[in-house]
Amino acid sequence: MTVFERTHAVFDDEDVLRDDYQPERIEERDEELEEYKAYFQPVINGKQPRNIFLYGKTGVGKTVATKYLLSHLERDAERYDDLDITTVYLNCEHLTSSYRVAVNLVNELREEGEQISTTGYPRDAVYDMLWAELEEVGGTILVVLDEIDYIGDDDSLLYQIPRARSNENLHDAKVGIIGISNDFKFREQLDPRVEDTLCEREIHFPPYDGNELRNILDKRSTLAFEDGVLSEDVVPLCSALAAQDRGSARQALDLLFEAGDLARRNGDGNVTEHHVRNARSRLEKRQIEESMKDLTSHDHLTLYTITALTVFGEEMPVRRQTIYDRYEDVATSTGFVRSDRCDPVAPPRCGGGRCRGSS
Ligand SMILES: Nc1ncnc2c1ncn2[C@@H]1O[C@H](COP(=O)(O)OP(=O)(O)OP(=O)(O)O)[C@@H](O)[C@H]1O
Repeated sequence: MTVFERTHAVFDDEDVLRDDYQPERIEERDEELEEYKAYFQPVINGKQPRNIFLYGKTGVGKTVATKYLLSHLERDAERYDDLDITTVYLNCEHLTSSYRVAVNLVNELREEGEQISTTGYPRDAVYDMLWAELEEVGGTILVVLDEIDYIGDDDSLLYQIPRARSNENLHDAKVGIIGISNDFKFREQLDPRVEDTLCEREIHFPPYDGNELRNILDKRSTLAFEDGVLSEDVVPLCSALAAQDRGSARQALDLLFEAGDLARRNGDGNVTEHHVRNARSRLEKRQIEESMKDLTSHDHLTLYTITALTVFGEEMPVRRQTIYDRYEDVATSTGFVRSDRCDPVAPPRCGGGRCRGSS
């Protein structure tokens, strides 16, 4: 019995709407790309690369613009015999220390069979391995550290890499860091010496407005969907909704995909405004479910308490004491705390008014 069968209903190539798709053109970012390109000029001239720091909210094109320019840089550098450019891309999500970033960089630069373990080495030994790998690669090496803010306070690597030549850890290799972040506070938290070098050159990517998103979606939807299946109002609506919310191209593309997917599942020949609105509810629901998964047990109880108060018609805004009393009842009846009243100054069971974790 055949369970799955290939179909081209609705989509011609849905991968075009995925996050990892690299478009041929970057829309609506001419100014930022011009500035970014100028920062790479020393590289093409065979000079030491500058460090660059890109910041802006999520989904505004920082990664796609970086990959686009670096691929052009690598290609154009082939015309010059004296240039040898290597790019290393590392997403630092969950790499919360310089040590972990350094280990991952070593592994990015090493062959598959020569990878090192993520624990067990002294930090200096890992840094020495990193310098050795960078020297081995040689030439100009551009290291992209996406979501660089995950490194937090432990930013010694960001101090060490830019100074590796002056500290004589590197001799031939010329390394430049491209740091990317959507955490606006990260820059302020950096050690001032790190900030000085890492943020030598900065580019801000602002959120997109509705017209800009519309242009981005227009280009993608032409490739992604079968001819004529999108109703006229679908792209404008997806763009307007995403612009109103965060101005994120990712959000707009996700909404467009979800609308198309709904039409496909329903066996509908066209994607309409109705699909977009349903898709939006589904995505919101999914987002709420995802964020609820990160809550502790006591956060869940608190959320349950507030939901129950809302459902049973408590007048808003509810007083904190009312929430706490009801929360305590719920926590007691579900066995999270003992029935004697929580003492807000003594934290043995639930830490007073901010009960977190198990009692
Ligand atoms: N100007 C643009 N032209 C074409 N596609 C774009 C543009 N900006 C963003 N996109 C698309 O939007 C999606 C998100 O972009 P990207 O990953 O570059 O965002 P980001 O700013 O790096 O987000 P984050 O900070 O969450 O990593 C990708 O699918 C990307 O191709």
